[in-house]
Amino acid sequence: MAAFKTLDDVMVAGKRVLVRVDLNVPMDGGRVTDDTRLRAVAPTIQELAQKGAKTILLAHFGRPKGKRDESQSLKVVVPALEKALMQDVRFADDCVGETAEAAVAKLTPGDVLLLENTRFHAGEEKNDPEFAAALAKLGDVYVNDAFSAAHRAHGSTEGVARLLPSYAGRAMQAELEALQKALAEPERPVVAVVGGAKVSTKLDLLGNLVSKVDYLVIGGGMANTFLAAQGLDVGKSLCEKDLLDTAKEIEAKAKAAGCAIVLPGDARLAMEFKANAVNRVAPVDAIGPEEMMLDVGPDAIAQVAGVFEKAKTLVWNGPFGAFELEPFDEGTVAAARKAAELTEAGKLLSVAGGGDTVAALNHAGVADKFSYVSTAGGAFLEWLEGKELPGVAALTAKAA
Ligand SMILES: Nc1ncnc2c1ncn2[C@@H]1O[C@H](COP(=O)(O)OP(=O)(O)O)[C@@H](O)[C@H]1O
Ligand SMILES: O=C(OP(=O)(O)O)[C@H](O)COP(=O)(O)O
Repeated sequence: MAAFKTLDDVMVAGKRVLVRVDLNVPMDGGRVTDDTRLRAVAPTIQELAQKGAKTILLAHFGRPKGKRDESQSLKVVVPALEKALMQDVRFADDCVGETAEAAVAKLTPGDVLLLENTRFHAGEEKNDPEFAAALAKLGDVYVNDAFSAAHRAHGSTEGVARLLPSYAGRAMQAELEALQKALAEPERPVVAVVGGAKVSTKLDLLGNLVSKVDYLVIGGGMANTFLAAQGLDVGKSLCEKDLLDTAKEIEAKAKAAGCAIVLPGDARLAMEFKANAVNRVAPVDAIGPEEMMLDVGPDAIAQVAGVFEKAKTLVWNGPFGAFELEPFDEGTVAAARKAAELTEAGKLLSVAGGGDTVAALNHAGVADKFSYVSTAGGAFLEWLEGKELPGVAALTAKAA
């Protein structure tokens, strides 16, 4: 594994330590519905506080596209973070400039300060050197504990790491070690499940994934785009119409690589995106113009279970449906329980990851039955492809 420095290599007492964490947690009505990512970063923050650092947390939340958007403020996460850390967390409503600088100046050793959503500034996603310098000004040392955001070459994950002495946090260290241990030489057949809603940012990486796995099971919003690429009318389903050619290319690559793509043959349909919406099950070639596929259907669930039975290794990111809304959780819950059962029977090594995927496994009551659960979704898939993650590469470059 690439070498990087860790918290064992730095004296932090009295220093301003900028820590990149991933607080992009599932929320419902202003309430954190799954605190896995908060609990994951707690050991690093607690260690820094105990060692007398002034800890300054950097994080993104949602995708506000470089503009201030109060509906995507990190302030709502503070109570759940305080609970996970068992300590007070201060909040500054900007991550750079006078507001952030004044809040940092008030810190005393042991304090923890959370800065507002880094994505409120366009410089974050552009990895603008001026934005990275404005972040670097706030700290003496940088720690990256956000493996799940390490596939983004952003100001707070990559740019700032190049400007300050940089270290991996405990969660980052643990994720990389665990994934390496579980998946360095996966036993075949390997099945990858990719679902969820981040179709545009995850579709591209499927092209590389098909050469690494024997089955690619596609679910969730991702499946709709593939079905549309095959000429099916997907009604009002979540679908990236401008990515149909990309989906076709991935199917061709899969065929050439000998990877079987598994798409749902039936789906649970509704006209409203809400819990207990009136719904029906139908084949995927019989979707009405006003209907949305919100989950896979029973035939698809049985097919996925059959694929899991043939596999020795499972890697999974992205739910099969809108699992937050009953009864559209059925596909995800059934698949999760099947994978857990096979894992417990010693027949399958199962690794799953992603903010919502972990929430879905918790919802199904089986997160602790998987071989390994990562906080990361997209980053985990890119790691699996063998890609160098910019957030990790920046730490490694510093260590060299
Ligand atoms: N068919 C679907 N239509 C709309 N949304 C869906 C569908 N299937 C899954 N989703 C949504 O996908 C979201 C999770 O996707 P994503 O963010 O890609 O996963 P992760 O956070 O695990 O990486 C969930 O909020 C879920 O409601
Ligand atoms: O939730 C995240 O990723 P995931 O959905 O792949 O688990 C990370 O916080 C990255 O967010 P992004 O995909 O908006 O860059």
